[in-house]
Amino acid sequence: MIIVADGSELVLRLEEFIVSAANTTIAKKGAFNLALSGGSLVALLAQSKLAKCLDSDYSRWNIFLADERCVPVSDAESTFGEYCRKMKQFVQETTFPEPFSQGDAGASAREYEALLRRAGVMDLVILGLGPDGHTASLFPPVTPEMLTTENWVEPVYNSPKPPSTRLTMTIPYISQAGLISFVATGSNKIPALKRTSYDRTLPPAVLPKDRVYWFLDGMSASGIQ
Ligand SMILES: O=C1O[C@H](COP(=O)(O)O)[C@@H](O)[C@H](O)[C@H]1O
Repeated sequence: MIIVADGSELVLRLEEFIVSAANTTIAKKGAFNLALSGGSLVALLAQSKLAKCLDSDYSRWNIFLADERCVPVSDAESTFGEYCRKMKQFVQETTFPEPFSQGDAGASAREYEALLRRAGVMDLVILGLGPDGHTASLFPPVTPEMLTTENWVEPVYNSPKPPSTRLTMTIPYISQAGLISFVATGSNKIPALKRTSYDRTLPPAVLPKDRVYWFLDGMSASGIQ
């Protein structure tokens, strides 16, 4: 668990972690598969040197979204749209496909899964934590189907957090990743953060703990110290 004083230190530690994972993976296998989340993570990463594409060969980075909201890219709720708006150079220099363009979420999920099956497993997945304990677009409670699905991507039609229609990487697929990291900032995350250590109805609690790294700022960490 990496606990830092504030958001700017968190940005530095997170960028070091991501770039180091990327460079090690590229040296071993020539490419780096990274899944990113949306929400508050986009603004954090936009402050990092990733946004300026420093210190790595970004042409070898394949970026995927851990989840996406099914809205037009021009909508402020579109995660792909937010990365395009806030990290234009990063989106241009990496391979960063748009997971949802329009139409049916089920068909988009199958198309996105086909793309992921060509790419293989993720080397690193960066996840957020909602105040309700959700991560990606995996909302509590975890059901047996969420744990056993063979799909890598699924549509979500009834998200309790708007927008209601989404795509999400599944728990079994995220669990295959080489590394998984959670980023949680702010005191509104404290109750969910505490519950992830024991409450397996929360999706973060069922991911493989040996490969999970937490990045917390002073506010979110104050509830667990
Ligand atoms: O809706 C979403 O929420 C989570 C958490 O977002 P945050 O703003 O509370 O950090 C995010 O990880 C996910 O990608 C997003 O679609």
